[in-house]
Amino acid sequence: MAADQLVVCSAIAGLANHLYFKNNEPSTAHYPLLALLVQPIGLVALCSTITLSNWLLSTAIFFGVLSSSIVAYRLSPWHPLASIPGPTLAKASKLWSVYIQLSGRKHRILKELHDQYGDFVRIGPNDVSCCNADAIKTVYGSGGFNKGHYYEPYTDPALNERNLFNMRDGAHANRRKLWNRGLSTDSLKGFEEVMSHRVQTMLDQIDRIVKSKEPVNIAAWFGFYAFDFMGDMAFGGGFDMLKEGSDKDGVFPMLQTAVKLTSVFTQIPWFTPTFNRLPGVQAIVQKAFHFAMVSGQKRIAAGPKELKDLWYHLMDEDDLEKVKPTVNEVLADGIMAVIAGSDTVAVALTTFMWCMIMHPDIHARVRAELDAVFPDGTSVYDCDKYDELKLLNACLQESLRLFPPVPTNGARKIPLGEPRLVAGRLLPEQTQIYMPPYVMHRNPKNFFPAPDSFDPDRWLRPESGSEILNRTAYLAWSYGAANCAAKNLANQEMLMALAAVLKRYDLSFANAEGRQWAEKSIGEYHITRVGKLELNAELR
Ligand code: HEM
Repeated sequence: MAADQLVVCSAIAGLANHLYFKNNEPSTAHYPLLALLVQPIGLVALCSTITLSNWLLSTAIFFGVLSSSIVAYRLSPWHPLASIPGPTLAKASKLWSVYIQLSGRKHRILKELHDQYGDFVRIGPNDVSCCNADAIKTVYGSGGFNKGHYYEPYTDPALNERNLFNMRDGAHANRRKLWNRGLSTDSLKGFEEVMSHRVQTMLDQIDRIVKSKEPVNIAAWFGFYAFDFMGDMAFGGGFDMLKEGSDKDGVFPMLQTAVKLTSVFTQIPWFTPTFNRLPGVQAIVQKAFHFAMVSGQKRIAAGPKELKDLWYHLMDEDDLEKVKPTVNEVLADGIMAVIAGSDTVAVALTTFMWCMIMHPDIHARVRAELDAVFPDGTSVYDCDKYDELKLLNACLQESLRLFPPVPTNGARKIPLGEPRLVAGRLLPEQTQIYMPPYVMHRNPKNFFPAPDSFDPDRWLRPESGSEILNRTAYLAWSYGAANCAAKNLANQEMLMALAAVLKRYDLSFANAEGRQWAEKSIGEYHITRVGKLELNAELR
């Protein structure tokens, strides 16, 4: 009798917990986990005698009913997203998205799902992916949706501060104003010299390798370049990977582990604060961000310099703001700048180079254009001339179309109590919606013909007949108020490095794997990461 009572009570408690958590999504896991773990033993104490077998019985029934009820509801016709097709496992549990995020293939998996199911795919119990370009303005435009809980784990764990990337509403607008000031056309002019200095160091190092007849791992050199330059921007200098020719402190693997872990937590954001409290985690986090703390302290000690770096503007060193940002806020933004601005640029440069070598005809045309715009005796570091490089610009745009460094973006969230019509579909409140650039860019409704092929001329020739070039669907830099804050800077940084490298060297794959590189070496953890790409380089 007591056992029957225990089974019934545990089952009712399981159902009650489902009802509670359905209406009260937790923001951390520690208290809810504790509450879940103590309930079975509490039930045993209430309904029966405390024995190991009773505790096991209560635990099994409680968690069995709780999880079956959650899964049954998510798969039922009463779920508000029931009409949106998608894989059953994705609808049933977030574990599916944790798995695809960990696989590094999320962008490719989403593409396959959209090919199978169409414009809208349910990719989580409350998550939808949409690849209909008509939705872009609704989702990202003015009056669009705020960033979803996807972005919560990006709160800096060492400083416990939000950065621009995961701020919302007024706080985002205020911080973005400082970023925009720091990345205005005037500010960019000031960065040209530092940028060209870094590119020249990269060329000197590649020259050295060319002399030794060794292959050049171009992915690594672009990584060092992007990282050193971001250090110049965010902290007024201090990183010297190009000069050292290595990542001797192992900063890249540390940052990449942090980025990969965070990308997994985007799928279970409520677990992040709990994870950060686990013994030893804080120490690892502090170690990972040590380089930024030290750089920030050095920058504070050095004070404002002649070059108005990003720190200068974010710290409001020219006293334009009524309320000055705190040092910790600026440190959090500085760390984010290094993460957001190094792998993205390095990956974009490497994929560009791969596209060039795969298309020798286009490569030859780009070099002819460079020789015309920069004849011998002129400097490729003259940024005023970059607009004249029509084909190089189109090639960059096209390689970013095929391989956007942020291939799926984060999710936006439909506001509480306000279901919204998105490209003709009514989506319920609190749905997280993704608009993955990788899928948008390869959708024949947006780019046609041959959306999967590298065809830079599609950006240059006049549109005709059945050709489609939907510029609104181009999301490499995202869209709206939270689009890439550094688009112009990144473009200039990439054009300078590309012009210099393409003008100086004859390049070819160093081994047979080169041709399969894009297929095999690109992984996505919110930001893309790439494996080594070895090239033979010879001075022209
Ligand atoms: C090829 C290079 C780059 C690409 C393709 C790129 C792309 C993007 C994209 C797609 C987003 C939106 C992501 C989302 O909403 O989830 C973004 C945001 C952002 N990017 Fe970039 N990015 C690049 C380089 C950089 C660089 C060099 C910086 C330098 C600091 C930077 C700083 C930022 C910041 C601060 C945001 C957040 C903006 C906001 O929320 O207001 N990015 N970027």
